Amino acid sequence: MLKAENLRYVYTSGLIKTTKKTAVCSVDLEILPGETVAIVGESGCGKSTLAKLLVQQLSPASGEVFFDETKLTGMSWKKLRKFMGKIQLIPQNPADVLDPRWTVERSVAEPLVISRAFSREDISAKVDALFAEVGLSAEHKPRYPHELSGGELQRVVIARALALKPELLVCDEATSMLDVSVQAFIVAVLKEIQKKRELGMVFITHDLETAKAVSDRGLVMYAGEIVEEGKDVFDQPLHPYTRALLDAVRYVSLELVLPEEGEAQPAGFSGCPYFRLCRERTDMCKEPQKLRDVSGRLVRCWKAK
Ligand SMILES: Nc1ncnc2c1ncn2[C@@H]1O[C@H](COP(=O)(O)OP(=O)(O)OP(=O)(O)O)[C@@H](O)[C@H]1O
Repeated sequence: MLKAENLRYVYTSGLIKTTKKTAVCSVDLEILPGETVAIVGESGCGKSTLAKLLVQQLSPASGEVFFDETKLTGMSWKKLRKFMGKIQLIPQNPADVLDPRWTVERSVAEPLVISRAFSREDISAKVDALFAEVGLSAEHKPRYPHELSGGELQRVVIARALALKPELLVCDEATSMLDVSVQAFIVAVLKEIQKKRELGMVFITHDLETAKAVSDRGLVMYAGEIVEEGKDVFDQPLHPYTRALLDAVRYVSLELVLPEEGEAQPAGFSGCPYFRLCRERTDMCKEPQKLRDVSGRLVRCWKAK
């Protein structure tokens, strides 16, 4: 359904003295219909940038994104709009999507109005059905965002995302601003909707337990690259970084081997990006590491077997 090939994205900041940050690098990814892929990795590893590349909010420096064989990268905005109903982003913060001056009913109706495909009566009936689908009642419709709880707001965002019958939801830390009990509820709502509508889902999260619970396949990112990808990633990690990430959750007292934000390899170093922190490194790790198939798992580490 959605396929990304060799994606790379570089942020440039500063006016006089510009700095460049490669946030995503060499990312290949395929999401099948109805499949949930969880993307995990520490803060700053490039998860949100990848999400924005998938939903075409950012254009890659190189690489391509396809939806059902149609290349989205480089497509004119006019043509792209037709596809963007099919791929919807659920962001961490509802404020990124909902206008504080609008009732939530208007926000949910907006994509249907913009599509110009429905009459006023149709839109009203569809909005009612969308509110019901995410477990909100008619009483919530005339309220403004500040009059709803965090969990209710995130359900409004989901209702809006479903308006144009998407085939893929990209959930970028969609529950991380909510308290734990509400998080579980929103994840359950998303999974139920996914099953009913047979949606593909990319689920980006810091929470490894949730990632394991919701996903068919896990994908671990480090320093902008995928370091490991496969079905049992969270049960039987093969990459030293995935093991460190899981250990950091299991043994809170363990001395962590996660890097400080912004910590970089020496200029010109093209080996494993995890080299400096890896407890298992050898001189071989100074060579560029390719994603290799290890018994059906893709791992960017020559030692994995
Ligand atoms: N607009 C920007 N300008 C410059 N650098 C940016 C910008 N947005 C993100 N970055 C940098 O790109 C890298 C990847 O950021 P990104 O937000 O994709 O990471 P993330 O894994 O989603 O982090 P988090 O889990 O904290 O949201 C980080 O080093 C970040 O500082």
